[in-house]
Amino acid sequence: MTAAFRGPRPGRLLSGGVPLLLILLFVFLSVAGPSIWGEAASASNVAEANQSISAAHWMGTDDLGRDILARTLVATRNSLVLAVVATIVGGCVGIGLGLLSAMSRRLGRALGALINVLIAFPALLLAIFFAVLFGIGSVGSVLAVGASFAPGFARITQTLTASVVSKEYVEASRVLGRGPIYRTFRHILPNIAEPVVLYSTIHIGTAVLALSGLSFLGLGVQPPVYDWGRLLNDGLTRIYVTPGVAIAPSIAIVLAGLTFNLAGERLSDLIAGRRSAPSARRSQPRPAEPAPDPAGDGGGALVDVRHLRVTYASADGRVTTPVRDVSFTLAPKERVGIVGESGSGKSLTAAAIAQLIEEPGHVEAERLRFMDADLLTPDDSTRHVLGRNMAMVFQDPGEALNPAIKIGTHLIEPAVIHLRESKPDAKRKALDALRAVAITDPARRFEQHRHELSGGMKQRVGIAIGLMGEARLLIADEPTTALDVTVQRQILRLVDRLGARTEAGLLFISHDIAVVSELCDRIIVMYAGFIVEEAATADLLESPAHPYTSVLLAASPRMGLDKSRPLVAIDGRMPGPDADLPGCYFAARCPRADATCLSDRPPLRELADGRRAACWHPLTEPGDVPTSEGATI
Ligand SMILES: Nc1ncnc2c1ncn2[C@@H]1O[C@H](COP(=O)(O)OP(=O)(O)OP(=O)(O)O)[C@@H](O)[C@H]1O
Repeated sequence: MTAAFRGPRPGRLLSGGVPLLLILLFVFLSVAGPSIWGEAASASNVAEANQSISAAHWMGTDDLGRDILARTLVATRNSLVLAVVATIVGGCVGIGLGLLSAMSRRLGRALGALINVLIAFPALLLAIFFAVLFGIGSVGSVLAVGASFAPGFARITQTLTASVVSKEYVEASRVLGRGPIYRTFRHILPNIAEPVVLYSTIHIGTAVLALSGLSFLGLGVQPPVYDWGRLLNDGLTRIYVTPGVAIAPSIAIVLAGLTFNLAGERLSDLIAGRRSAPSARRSQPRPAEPAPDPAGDGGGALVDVRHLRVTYASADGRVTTPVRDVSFTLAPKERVGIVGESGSGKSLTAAAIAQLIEEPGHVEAERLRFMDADLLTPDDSTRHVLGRNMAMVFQDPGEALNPAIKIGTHLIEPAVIHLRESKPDAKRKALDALRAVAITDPARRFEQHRHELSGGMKQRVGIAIGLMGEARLLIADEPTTALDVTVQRQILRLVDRLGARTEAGLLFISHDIAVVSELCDRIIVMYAGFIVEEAATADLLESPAHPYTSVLLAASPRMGLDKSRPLVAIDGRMPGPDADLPGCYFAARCPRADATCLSDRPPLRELADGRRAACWHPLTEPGDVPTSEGATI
């Protein structure tokens, strides 16, 4: 078999190698051009004035006999330096505006409107307007082109920032007590840098064109200084006599514009190619012993939630209430699971405890406490308590890790910030934590970034981060949902094992009652923003009191279930967060419902065996459940 020789494909060469070579050439000309051709460019020789193209003067001479080619080469420095500075000016102003408009609710709308208006104007028109405003000359034209670029930079920054600020690692940083400036430089800028740099590269080419245009119109660089636009301006009147005076700077302008555009695109391709790498997900754990505190005063509870309500107001004034009434406590070291179908308010309940509900969300409660911190009147010390004592494992571990930050930095941050540990100590602890979550070669992983880890690995890292502080509570929100079954089991076992050796409580959220029952001492069942039942795990599994719990269990495949019976499908839909019903929200789907259920809301009340259920007709024994075939509870 013979190996065929494969040279570089023309398309690839044009998009990759050629722009790179041309950029190197432009850099060389900018640096060395004035030294090499400076004399020929400035030496007047009236005897050779206005010569056409010749062997001695490849592009002819101007009206003072100066060599046009030499002047074009020398003008490279002015043309490119001014273009780069104008791009930097536009970038700085635009990025600043974009960040402000994406991060500040107050300014956001006004700035957004201003950006929209400015972006509607052609950039060159804006540049001419600003050139008149800032004054004619190099400085004025650079500021003018920078100002005309700012709206574009602002728009791209605004869009990119909006997608980053909602990431879990940014939220986590906020909870850690980090201010907006830290979050901007630590989390936002590094993550929007790549597209912004690409955008800037392409804009250097556009800036060359815009600045040349201004100089050509007489608004830019003024004699004796010259750039390509100025040369074009000088030579245009003699273009038919000595065409080189216009051709040479025109070629330079077009070449520079094309070069930076192609270079930007090639850079973009390279980055896109690099991104097609591994990625993945998952979570975090720990816990230890139970001690429910049903409806008491919450004394000694790690988490104490009373009549929690989360609302969202939409722009048109409509208010939805995804969490309607939630009350529970979680004792130190206790493992509590929250289950319920999608949209029942599980995650928002946890988010309210973690102080992660952002405007337009609104949290109300009679009591909302974590340890000794009152979460209804949060201040810096509250944030410190949360940052030090609460760890969260998110649904998607990838989302919780900042792609621009090394795994090691994520790990040591809680220990350095909240426990005031030295970096070497924190690193030692981090390597131990990575070992504890069964990550091989922890020293290497410590130096890697999130895209270098698999999904299960990322979730293990998430768990390891939880081990780094002195967390008293771990909130795990659907930590295994996105993992394949094998990895799910590993992560759950890890949560269980680590829970056994730590002192923290666990709030484990899942739609899967089977998963929750494996880990938790107590289970809370949520429906349409309410807690409908709360009981010790064994009690709940053996004899659910609320018809919804019974249906949920019957709908969940798990060990010990009678395989001869079909899994139950729950007819109907859960009322949405905009529903406003007087009675039980499950009544429409409940075969036991009567007129009272439809008209009066059942309170969450204590039943004989210490459990709580919100039902007018709780089940006394685990009878039949409603099925689509018509069976009844
Ligand atoms: N930012 C928001 N703005 C408005 N409504 C929201 C917002 N976040 C969530 N909701 C509403 O709250 C409901 C409950 O959300 P939540 O995430 O707590 O549900 P969940 O029980 O955790 O469901 P899932 O298992 O699908 O995550 C959602 O169905 C949605 O209608």
